Amino acid sequence: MEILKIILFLFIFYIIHNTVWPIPIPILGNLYQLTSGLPHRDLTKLSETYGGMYRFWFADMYTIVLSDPILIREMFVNYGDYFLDRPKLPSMRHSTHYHGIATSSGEYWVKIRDLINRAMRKTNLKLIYDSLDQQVDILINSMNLIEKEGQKFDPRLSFKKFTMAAMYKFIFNEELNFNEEISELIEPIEQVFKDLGTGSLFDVLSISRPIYYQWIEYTDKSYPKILNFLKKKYTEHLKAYNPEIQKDLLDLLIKEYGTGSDDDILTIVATINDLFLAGTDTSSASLEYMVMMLVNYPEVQEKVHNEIKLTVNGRSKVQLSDRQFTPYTVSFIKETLRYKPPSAVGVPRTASQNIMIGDKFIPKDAQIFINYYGLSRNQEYFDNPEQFDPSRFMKSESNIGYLPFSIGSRNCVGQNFALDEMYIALSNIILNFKFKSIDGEQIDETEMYGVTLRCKNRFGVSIEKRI
Ligand code: HEM
Repeated sequence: MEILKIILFLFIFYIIHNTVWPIPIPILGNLYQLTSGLPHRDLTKLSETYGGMYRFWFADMYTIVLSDPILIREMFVNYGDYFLDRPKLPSMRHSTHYHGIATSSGEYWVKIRDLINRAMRKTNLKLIYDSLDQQVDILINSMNLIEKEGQKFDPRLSFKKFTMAAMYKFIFNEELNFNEEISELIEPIEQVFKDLGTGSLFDVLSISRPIYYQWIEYTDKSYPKILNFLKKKYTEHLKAYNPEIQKDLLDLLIKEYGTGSDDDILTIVATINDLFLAGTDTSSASLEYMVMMLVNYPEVQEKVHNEIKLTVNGRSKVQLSDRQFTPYTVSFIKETLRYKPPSAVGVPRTASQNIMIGDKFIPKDAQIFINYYGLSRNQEYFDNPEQFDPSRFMKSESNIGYLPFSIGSRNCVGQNFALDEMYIALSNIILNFKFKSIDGEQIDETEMYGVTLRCKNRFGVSIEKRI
C-alpha cells in the first residue's frame, strides 16, 4: 500500500513538475525542442511560456536556463559562490584539460582569475593601449587602400586582424605580423568556436562520453594547430625571460607558475589560449555586426558620424577621452551588443550544491545557462525588443536587463578592454568612411549559432572616404 502511495505521489509530482517546465522525452530530454538550428532562439521562445527561469534537459544534463535579470543577479551575485564553477564537458576537457581560465573551476580558477584580473587593470595595460592606437592606423590605412582600389571591405577579416593584434601585444608584447603562420590560425580559431558552440549531443549525453572523448581527440585538427603555435611562442619567450621585469601576460604567468611541471606549462598555454580566443572572436564579431547595422540603418549611421565629427572638431583621430561626449555612439555600441549578443548563451556554469532560488530548487551539478539572447528580448526590460534602436539607451541611464558581459565575480574578465577596443575602432572608421551595401539591399541579419554569435552569411560592403 505504502509503495503504491509513493508511486502515486511521484507520478503526481512528475505531472505537476512537467506542466510548469518543458516536458522531456527519454534519452534526448528536451533536445527535441531545439528545432530551428538556432538554439538561442528556441530557448527564447520557450521562456515566453515557461518564464525567465526554467529547467531544460540537454539529453541527460539537467540545465537551468535563465533570461530574467533579477534571478540572474540573485544567483550570480547574491549566491555567486555556489555558481562559480564550469561543468566538466568533453569539449572543454579536450585540449586544455580544464586548465587555463575559461574552463577551470575551484581554487585553481580563483588563483588564475586573480592574476588575469590584475593583468587587465588599465594601469597595467598601457602598452596595449598604445598599440591599439597603432592598430587603428593600420586598419584605416588598409581601408584607404581598399577604397582606392574599388574593392569591397570584408569586416570579418579586417576586425579579426585588429582584435588579434591587440591580444598579441597583451600576451606576447609583440607586434603581430600577418605572415602565413598567423593567417593560417584564423580558420582554426573560427572552427574551434563553431565546434564548441554546436553543443554536440555527445557532450551532454553521458553514456556516449568515453567514445566521444576519443573521437574528438582523433578528429580535431584545429585545436592542435592553435596550441602548437602557442607552445612555440611560449618556448621562444622563455629564452628571453627576465625574472626582474614582467613586460606582458606571458611573463606574469611564467613568474607565477614557473616552468617546472607539465601541469604548470599546460596552465600557461591554456590561459593564453583562452585569452587569445575569447579576446579576439567576441569583439571582432561585434564590430562586424556594427558595420552591418550601419549599412542596414543609414539614418543611424549618419547620426553616429555627425556626433563623432562634431566631437573631434577637425582632429583626424578619435580618442577614448572623446567617449564621454558621444552618448549616441556609446548607445549604438550598447544596442548592437543587445540586439546581437556575441555570447548568445554564454559559457555554462554549474551549481556546487543543492540550493533554493526563490521557490525553485536547483540540484547540485545542474548546468546553468544565461540565455543572453533571450535576456535582451525580455519585453519587461526592453520595449519592442525586435527593433534595432540605439536611442533606447539614451532615454534612461541604465537598464538592469542589459548584461552582455554577465555579472558577478566570474563575469567577462575583458569587459572594459573590449568596450574600449570596440569604441576606438568603430568611432575612427565611421569618422573616415561611409558604409553601403554592395547591391543596395539590406544585409541578411540572420545569425549562425556558435560560442560566438556571427552573421550566417559573411558579407562585404562598399566604403566611401568621408574626408
Ligand atoms: C564584445 C566583447 C565580449 C563579450 C560580449 C564577452 C562576453 C563574455 C561572457 C558572457 C562571458 C561568460 C561569463 C560568465 O561565465 O558568466 C565571458 C567570459 C570571458 N571573457 Fe569575455 N566577452 C567579450 C570580450 C572579451 C575580451 C576582449 C576578452 C579578453 C581580453 C575576454 C575574455 C574572457 C575570458 C577569459 C572569459 C572567461 C572568464 C572566466 O571564466 O573567469 N572577453 N565573456
